[in-house]
Amino acid sequence: MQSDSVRIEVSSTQSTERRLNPVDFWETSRALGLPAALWRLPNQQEKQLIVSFDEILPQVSADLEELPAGFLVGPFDNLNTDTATPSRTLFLRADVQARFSDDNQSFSVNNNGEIADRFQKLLTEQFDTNSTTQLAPMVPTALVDPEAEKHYTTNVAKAVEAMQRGEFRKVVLSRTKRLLFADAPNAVQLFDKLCQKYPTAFISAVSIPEKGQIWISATPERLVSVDANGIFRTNSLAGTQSAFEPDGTPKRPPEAMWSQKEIEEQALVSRYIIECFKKIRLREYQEEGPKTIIAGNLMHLATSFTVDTQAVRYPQLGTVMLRLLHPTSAVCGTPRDIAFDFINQHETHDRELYSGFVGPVNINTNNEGPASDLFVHIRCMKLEGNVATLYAGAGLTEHSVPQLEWQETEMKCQTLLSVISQQ
Ligand SMILES: C=C(O[C@@H]1C=C(C(=O)O)C=C[C@H]1O)C(=O)O
Repeated sequence: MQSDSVRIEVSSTQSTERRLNPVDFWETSRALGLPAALWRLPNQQEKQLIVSFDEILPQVSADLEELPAGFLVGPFDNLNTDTATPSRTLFLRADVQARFSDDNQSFSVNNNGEIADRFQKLLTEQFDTNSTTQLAPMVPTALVDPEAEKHYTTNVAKAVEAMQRGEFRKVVLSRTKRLLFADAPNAVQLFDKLCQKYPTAFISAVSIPEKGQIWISATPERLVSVDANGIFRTNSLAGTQSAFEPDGTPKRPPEAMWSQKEIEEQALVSRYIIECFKKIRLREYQEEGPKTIIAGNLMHLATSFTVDTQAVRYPQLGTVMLRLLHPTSAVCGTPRDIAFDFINQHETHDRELYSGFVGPVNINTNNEGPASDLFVHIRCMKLEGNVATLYAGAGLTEHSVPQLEWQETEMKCQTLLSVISQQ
């Protein structure tokens, strides 16, 4: 596919100063009803974007070795236990690819034909007409559900009782928060603000026209990465506290205090990962942590796991681990299937893409070779026209206090809310 790729050249009749930016590509794809993904990897400055020419996205099995360059979006409810049933992971093929950094930009169309021509024509028009749009600040109103807190804390109490009876050890219960905007908010503007505010997070905006949805996230949690040198990485993340003292001063991560409940909760996620390695008899992994990490307004406990897939001669490790890991104990629970059933029975909202996974696959950055970076889709929201739905969950054990877990979900919502309401 790469061999057919054509560089996009846009010559403007209006402006010689302006350069193509993510908004031009985003708006062009939206005008044509084409799916698009915009993302920025943790600790990087470069923003990347792809547009798929599939108006209806294919559902693929998340096979990192087989897929061409693109972007994967997997729902939470995506248990791939039966190989006869197609997996429900959506795939955006990189028909148009663009990268933007301060000193460098590159764009290509990796496909030809009528859609490619229409895309280029509309992109040029967009470039000419929409040069300096200043966007008004977005101030939404909360669509308050007066029953939400009671419903959530009641379910937490039920989960605690079930865990005290020994039915399972951990479950992650989530809730939603809805906001109403006067106009559909600008996704790229929000994405840019999140990039600025959370340099260590994976930031993404994914437009799925067939669902009428845009999903935006700033997630701290890596699910599966395989870099150009074949280094596999995953992460166990759990335990949550504010990154600030009550007087507003930032806490220092090495001095963070964690309760027994939080240490145990995170250890369960690490154990879950190690059990997955055991299932495939892989012993040569490096484990580092747990350490306290900062994720925007919050702190978590994190352990990182790395494997050199070349040294262990396991090139398909990323795909195999993705299937085994998702959904991890950080978003579902332990034992997984019992926690999954508890979630389905007690949560009244459909999680859809929340607590699924998102990220680029087989993207060749700087000619280093293809790399894949999938993240757990948390700290996210769904935009449907003027309405935003935020999602947040908390990991529960038998020691959980319902009111504190509710407060934890409120803090998690703040990661996006603080940016949305920024003037
Ligand atoms: C489930 C979420 O976050 C996960 C749950 C955590 C916890 O229970 O402490 C911490 C980090 C994430 O692994 C979420 O943000 O919605």
